[in-house]
Amino acid sequence: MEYKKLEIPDVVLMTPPVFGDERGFFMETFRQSEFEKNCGNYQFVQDNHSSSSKNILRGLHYQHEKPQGKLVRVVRGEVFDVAVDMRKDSPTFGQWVGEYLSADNKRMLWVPSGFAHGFIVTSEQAEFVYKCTDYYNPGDEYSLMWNDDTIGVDWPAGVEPILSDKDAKGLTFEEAPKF
Ligand SMILES: Cc1cn([C@H]2C[C@H](O)[C@@H](COP(=O)(O)OP(=O)(O)O[C@H]3O[C@@H](C)C(=O)[C@@H](O)[C@H]3O)O2)c(=O)[nH]c1=O
Repeated sequence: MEYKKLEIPDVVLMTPPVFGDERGFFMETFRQSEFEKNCGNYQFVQDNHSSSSKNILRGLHYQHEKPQGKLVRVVRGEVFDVAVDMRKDSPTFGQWVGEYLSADNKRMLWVPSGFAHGFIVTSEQAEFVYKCTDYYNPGDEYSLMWNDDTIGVDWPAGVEPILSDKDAKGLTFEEAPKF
């Protein structure tokens, strides 16, 4: 697995070697010993899977009381995946990074706790799977507004995102609780 630190170095882009043969392909998607060396030692306690159609934007989400690190990837289609640093003491506080993740490129993104996370679907359909370092904690979820001016995420051009009611009422960066 190749591990590449992004401009926010705590966010790591992972590219697995893929072994193709006449049957299809094989790849490892998680190996604790390597992950630990490159990203840190965490215990994952919950796996999630969502499916969304084109232009659906889920985000930018985080839990505050029980923050979650997320190891995310796409098993069908393509998304543009975004992480926003919400950690007050971080040198990259208020900055964002984004990467295309797809079933074809098989890339994965490690988004540590203290980040707001979200994605927009750029293919007809996308299936998104991820491991989390803490459990879902209803009532502790926050949505940072996808198009907050202070953060200024450069989402793919010409797309009118489709949002949940909750995400349409997202908080501004100023309002959103920080870490
Ligand atoms: C996130 C989550 C939701 N749910 C339920 C609550 C609700 O009825 C339904 C849909 O929830 P949501 O609208 O919050 O789902 P979604 O918008 O997909 O939320 C996810 O978005 C991405 C971007 C993330 O980063 C995740 O951490 C998570 O916040 O699923 C769970 O039971 N467990 C969970 O872990």
